Amino acid sequence: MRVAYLGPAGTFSEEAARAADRAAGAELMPETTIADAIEAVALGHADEAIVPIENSIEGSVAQTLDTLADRSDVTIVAEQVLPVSHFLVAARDLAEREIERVVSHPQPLGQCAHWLRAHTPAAELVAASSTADAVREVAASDAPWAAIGTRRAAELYGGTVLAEGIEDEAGNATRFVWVAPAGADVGSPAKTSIVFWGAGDDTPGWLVRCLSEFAFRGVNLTKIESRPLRGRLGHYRFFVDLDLGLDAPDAAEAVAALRGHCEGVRVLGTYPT
Ligand SMILES: O=C(O)C(=O)C[C@]1(C(=O)O)C=C[C@@H](O)C=C1
Repeated sequence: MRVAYLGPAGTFSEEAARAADRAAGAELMPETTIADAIEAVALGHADEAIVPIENSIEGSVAQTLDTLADRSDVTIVAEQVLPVSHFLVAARDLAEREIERVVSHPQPLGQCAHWLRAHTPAAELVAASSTADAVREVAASDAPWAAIGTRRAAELYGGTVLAEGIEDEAGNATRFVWVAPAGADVGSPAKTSIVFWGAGDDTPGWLVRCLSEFAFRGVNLTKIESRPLRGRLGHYRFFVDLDLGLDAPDAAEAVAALRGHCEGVRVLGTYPT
């Protein structure tokens, strides 16, 4: 099996893939962005991708939600939670106050925001395409820069660990999803992720009418999140997770009824937990 992930080697995404039985013996394929990892599956360059979807401190990973919502050629087939602990890494031993720039993926910059304000108040925060990309960049630089990333990235790229466990909350964890081509076999699903939007979304009670299709049938929602619809300011698409597979009649009927209120409903996946 070929598994695409946000690379280069040494990211949390790679750590999640390496920890998964699902990827045992798999060839891991680093990609430049989360969207590229998902697209690799759609194009048949990879069999599956593992991508971060939600963090306990920073919330949803917007690029994952938006890419999944836009594509009907892939589906979520599994989920996985990874405890996430961050390391501050530089090319050489620096005092925290000397650090002029901290580079990382936007998610870890947010997950460590309080720590950074307290320990590196003068540092400029710069976004990178991934944590490992940031560690690779600072490890190769003479400037007084540091990156937030994994211990493995520090080892791979020859960085020096300046601090560890710098996340703002002790139980920091990220939920990843495994993505496969649409129609892939999922076994016994226990959870369903959907996205819906529009028709009548500016009339009073539209969202309540949508959600009541689940409530009336006793279908529990474990998450709701809105993201911009993009083309129209002030209009949104809503991502919800149900704690039932779509093989459960109540869940299937609720989703079918939801279609009556919406311009679009897309099932992002129905999968085991
Ligand atoms: O940059 C990485 O190492 C990633 O795998 C991305 C990512 C994310 O986007 O949330 C994955 C897990 C952590 O929450 C931090 C970063």
